[in-house]
Amino acid sequence: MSQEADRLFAQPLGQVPDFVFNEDVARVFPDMIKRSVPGYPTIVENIGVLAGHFARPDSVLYDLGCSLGAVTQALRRHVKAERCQVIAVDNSAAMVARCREYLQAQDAMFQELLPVDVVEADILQLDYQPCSLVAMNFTLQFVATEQRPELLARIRRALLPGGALILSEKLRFEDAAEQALLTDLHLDFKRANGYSELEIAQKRSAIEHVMKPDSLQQHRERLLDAGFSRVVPWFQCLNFASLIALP
Ligand SMILES: C[S@@+](CC[C@H](N)C(=O)[O-])C[C@H]1O[C@@H](n2cnc3c(N)ncnc32)[C@H](O)[C@@H]1O
Ligand SMILES: O=C(O)C(=O)C[C@]1(C(=O)O)C=C[C@@H](O)C=C1
Repeated sequence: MSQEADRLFAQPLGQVPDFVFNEDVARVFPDMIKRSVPGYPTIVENIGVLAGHFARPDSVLYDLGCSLGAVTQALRRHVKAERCQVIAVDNSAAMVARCREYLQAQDAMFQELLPVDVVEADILQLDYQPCSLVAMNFTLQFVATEQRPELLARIRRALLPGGALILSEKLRFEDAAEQALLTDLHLDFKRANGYSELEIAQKRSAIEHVMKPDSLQQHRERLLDAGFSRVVPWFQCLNFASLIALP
């Protein structure tokens, strides 16, 4: 599959439209997310490793907001529990179509991978099956804030004992100086990855109405309110973090 460079915000756009996960984004997504999210490759690979710990035999593993299925591929590489099935869900038709192609390519390269079902659906409308692992890798931040508690409560109710939710998000910081420093350092990360000032500014306008990061404290409180018993941060690089939430 072609690995196209992200040039989506390289030319002046005038009025920058809100960010959507459409065909243009899907085409450049592997390049975009690697150059935008510090630690992304490490997070994805290690979600597979963590899943190997939490996955229970005869259960479902969910990849919610799967995009092109990077996490699903890691789950399939690392989980050895018997008779598990991955359900990868995204509501972007463009992402789902390409995700299926990527997973077929993985099937052609490796034997005995976990079976996977790629579903085009809204994760807010899903009928959750009993599951031992739910991965939400940079997805919750795109769900409307007021819908986050109910979604997490539904996931919590579906999780089997011994399972886990792995939640990765861009963080906001309640301390203004910490927020300013980590925002600056994230911009440096983007510059170091070849993004111009124009690309950085236009991408920022595009995502500001559609992506609403919370603080670690907000995540922790909301997860505990949703019925999770413990929240364990396992990764942070600048303003991007990943948490393990235990049922
Ligand atoms: C930043 S991307 C996720 C990246 C992906 N998990 C990975 O690790 O490569 C966010 C994804 O969530 C999807 N998404 C956002 N809201 C959704 C919803 N309500 N239901 C299903 N998918 C959703 C978007 O279409 C997009 O593909
Ligand atoms: O915070 C930013 O500037 C980002 O580009 C982050 C982010 C994300 O966290 O999902 C936003 C949209 C794209 O999907 C890729 C990266």
